[in-house]
Amino acid sequence: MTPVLDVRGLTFSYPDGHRALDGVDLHVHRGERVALLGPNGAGKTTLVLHLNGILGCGGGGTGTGSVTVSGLDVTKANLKEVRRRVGIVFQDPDDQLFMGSVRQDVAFGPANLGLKGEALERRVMHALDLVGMADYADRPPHHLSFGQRRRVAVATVLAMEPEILVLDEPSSNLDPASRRELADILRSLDVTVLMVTHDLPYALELCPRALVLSGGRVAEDGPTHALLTDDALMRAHRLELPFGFDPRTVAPPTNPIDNLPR
Ligand SMILES: Nc1ncnc2c1ncn2[C@@H]1O[C@H](COP(=O)(O)OP(=O)(O)OP(=O)(O)O)[C@@H](O)[C@H]1O
Repeated sequence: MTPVLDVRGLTFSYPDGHRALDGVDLHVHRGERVALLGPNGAGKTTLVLHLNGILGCGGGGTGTGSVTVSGLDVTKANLKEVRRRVGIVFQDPDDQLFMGSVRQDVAFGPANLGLKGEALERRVMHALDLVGMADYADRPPHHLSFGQRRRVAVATVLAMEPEILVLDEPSSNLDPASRRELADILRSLDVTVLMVTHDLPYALELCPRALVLSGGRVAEDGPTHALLTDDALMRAHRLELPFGFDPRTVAPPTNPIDNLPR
């Protein structure tokens, strides 16, 4: 089975010569939810920015290796299609919301792909429905709370009907109820998810599989529950659970393709 995301031997150095990725291999199958863990400076954001060609497609820096999304190489020539297939929800929703209304923000991407009229409206309202924000379509994004803006940011990406949803710190700055509601939304989506997070309980709750990136390399790749209950591994990669949280008391999450070969 072809992975929906196939990263092979990816290396990358920023223009100042700093090597941020050092031979990353990563294969994700359709429908998986994978957490990308690792200490500050491990290369997580650098890796994510390669997945839709923000880095590694002839801009600054130098690199080797390849990224393929459902068989399509991430190259400069394919950027438009790659960015439809890979949607990134950035940590700060205000990086993604810049129009006068929620509806216009969510319509922006699909309209650029040529969708118009009723088809566009249907696409927008469906994406807003998925994140529980349909009633806010006519509100200016800056009148919404942070948690609501994050949901709208997720909708802007879902409106592109991506094959892979990448989220950078999706639980940051959310109150406990909003955090739980976003988890419910993410679990309900029929999409492959790659989630960068320092929130290890959130990773455990949502992602059956986790990768630990360290020094620009994949240091570990396995079931999230096994990684988070391995004290030596956790210490080695500067991963710390919140005080009082015991992953052993949490049932490992599952998703339909847990048994696929990787
Ligand atoms: N524009 C840049 N120029 C030079 N070096 C950079 C640049 N951006 C990041 N780096 C370096 O690349 C390495 C990886 O950074 P990256 O932001 O990918 O890490 P990260 O795992 O996302 O960290 P965090 O958890 O702190 O967000 C770090 O050592 C960082 O200092």
